[in-house]
Amino acid sequence: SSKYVLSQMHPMWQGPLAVPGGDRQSPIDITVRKSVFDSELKPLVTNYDPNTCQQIWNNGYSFLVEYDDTTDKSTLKGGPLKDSFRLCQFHFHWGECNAWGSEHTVDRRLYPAELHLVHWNSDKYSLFEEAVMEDNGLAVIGVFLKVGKRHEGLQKLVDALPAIRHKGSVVEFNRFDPACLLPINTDDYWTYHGSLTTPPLTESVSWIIMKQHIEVSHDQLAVFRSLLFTSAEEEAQKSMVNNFRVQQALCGRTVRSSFT
Ligand SMILES: Nc1nnc(SCC(=O)Nc2ccc(S(N)(=O)=O)cc2)s1
Ligand SMILES: [Zn+2]
Repeated sequence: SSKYVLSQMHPMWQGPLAVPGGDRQSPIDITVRKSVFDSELKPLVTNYDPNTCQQIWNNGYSFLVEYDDTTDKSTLKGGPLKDSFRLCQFHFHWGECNAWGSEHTVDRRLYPAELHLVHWNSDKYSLFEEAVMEDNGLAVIGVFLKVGKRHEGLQKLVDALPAIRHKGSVVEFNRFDPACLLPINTDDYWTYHGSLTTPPLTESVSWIIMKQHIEVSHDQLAVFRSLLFTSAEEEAQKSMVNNFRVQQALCGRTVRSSFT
């Protein structure tokens, strides 16, 4: 249960909380009893090539692990998707404490963090930059993180974070298989049409939110919180925490589920 109700105006967002006139913004609260089972929804098919992993960097919002998306080597198909999507990056959102941090919520329940695996429609577009402006351009898989046992696969990533403490720092990072961050069961998910949750907030995302969470240790999350929003040159160093957007209005959208 979420003991905390976060204020609508969140310090992190200087800009408008929603795109003016935007009626398919993200994140949202998923009200389980209002989601609609759709038997046409297929299992997700991910084919990730660990060798396409290139670098890990601090972009001042989160830390991103970027993949070479110039060929169809790391792809996402199936689920609610008609086309083949190419993995370009993954990143996380988290809180200053374990009580909150996720962007999406399930029946108002907040998780301490949320993983986003970002893909773009390589059947229809030739670059992420094109796809990010189009209706069915992007597909993002969301996975909730809970605090529990240490996640062995995540540790390689956690060990690289001290090297990218400041905004703008980049280090080479390769042979990381993002499939290790997916829950055991990827057949059960919710899906809806929404937007990017950070600027440019474009309404081009097919969201696929996993029902099953993954577990990471308290210490692993603490290393996320050791990152900084600020660059090495800036005077006041600000801890990179609470880098999530508040929930947006559903505006009549239906959230479908792949399970009953
Ligand atoms: N012309 C453009 N190039 N790049 C961009 S935005 C780069 C990018 O990856 N943005 C991004 C922002 C938010 C999300 S999220 N949190 O998954 O909705 C995913 C991706 S717009
Ligand atoms: Zn995100």
